[in-house]
Amino acid sequence: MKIYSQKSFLDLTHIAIMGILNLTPDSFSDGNKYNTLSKALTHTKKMIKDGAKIIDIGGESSRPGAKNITAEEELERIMPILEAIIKRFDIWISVDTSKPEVMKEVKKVGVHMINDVRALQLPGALNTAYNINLPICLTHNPLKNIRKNFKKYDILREVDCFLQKKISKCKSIGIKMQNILIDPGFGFQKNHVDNYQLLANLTFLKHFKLPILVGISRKTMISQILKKTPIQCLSGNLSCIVIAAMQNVQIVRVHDVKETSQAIKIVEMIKYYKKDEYN
Ligand SMILES: Nc1nc2[nH]c(SCC(=O)O)nc2c(=O)[nH]1
Repeated sequence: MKIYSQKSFLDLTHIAIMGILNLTPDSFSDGNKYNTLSKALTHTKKMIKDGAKIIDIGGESSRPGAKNITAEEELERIMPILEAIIKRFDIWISVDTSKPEVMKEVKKVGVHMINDVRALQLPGALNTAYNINLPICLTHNPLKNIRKNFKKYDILREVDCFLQKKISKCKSIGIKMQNILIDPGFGFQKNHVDNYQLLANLTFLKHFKLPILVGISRKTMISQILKKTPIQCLSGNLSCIVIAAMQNVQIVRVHDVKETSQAIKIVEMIKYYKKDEYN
């Protein structure tokens, strides 16, 4: 499985690690740590050395209750660092944004993919995604409350239907299927039961025959179970990443690239020796 962008391609035959470069001032675990050019470049260089195949750059916090920022503010935060990274490193760059204006500007400077945790639900985002013609990751994250009748609620069906609708919308305006990645959206509008039902059954997404990206690193679904702060949850992060990797997702979005890269090496060995007839 390969994805193409900006005259290059990303080979997804083996699990690709997406290293997080968080340029927001208020993130749970790494807010304000990399918001100067030298710190951002140093961290990016380390993530690449440690095995990241994609760097995901985000300027807007998606924390519940986080302050909304304008497209101008978001661009101010990410553009200087984004341009410096593109100039210095030969690595795929993803931008974590939902705003059409930001998508247009980052395409111009050579970004490879858009990581939209609102799955093109903001006004103008769908058409912009078509016009910029970049790979786009659609994440399950309904903007309105989804839990209607608790009894009948089934998170797998909810995620499947949501992604099906978003993919159909993309198809209907001419977005190429080879530009679409999907993501179950751990932590977005979900409780513990939802998150762990999703993690336990990720293979339900395989019928889309699209690259699957998962972002679990340092999320509440782990820190609340372990009763530790997000930054203390490395073992929990790696456990969830291995569980996802064993279910053949294509991309894992993480903070701890070096440790994840080591864990993925073990998973790849197991996959190599796994005998299908014993499944
Ligand atoms: N594709 C994708 N992008 C993301 N961006 C964030 S921001 C919140 C955090 O890292 O805790 N989460 C995700 C995720 O789960 N999937």
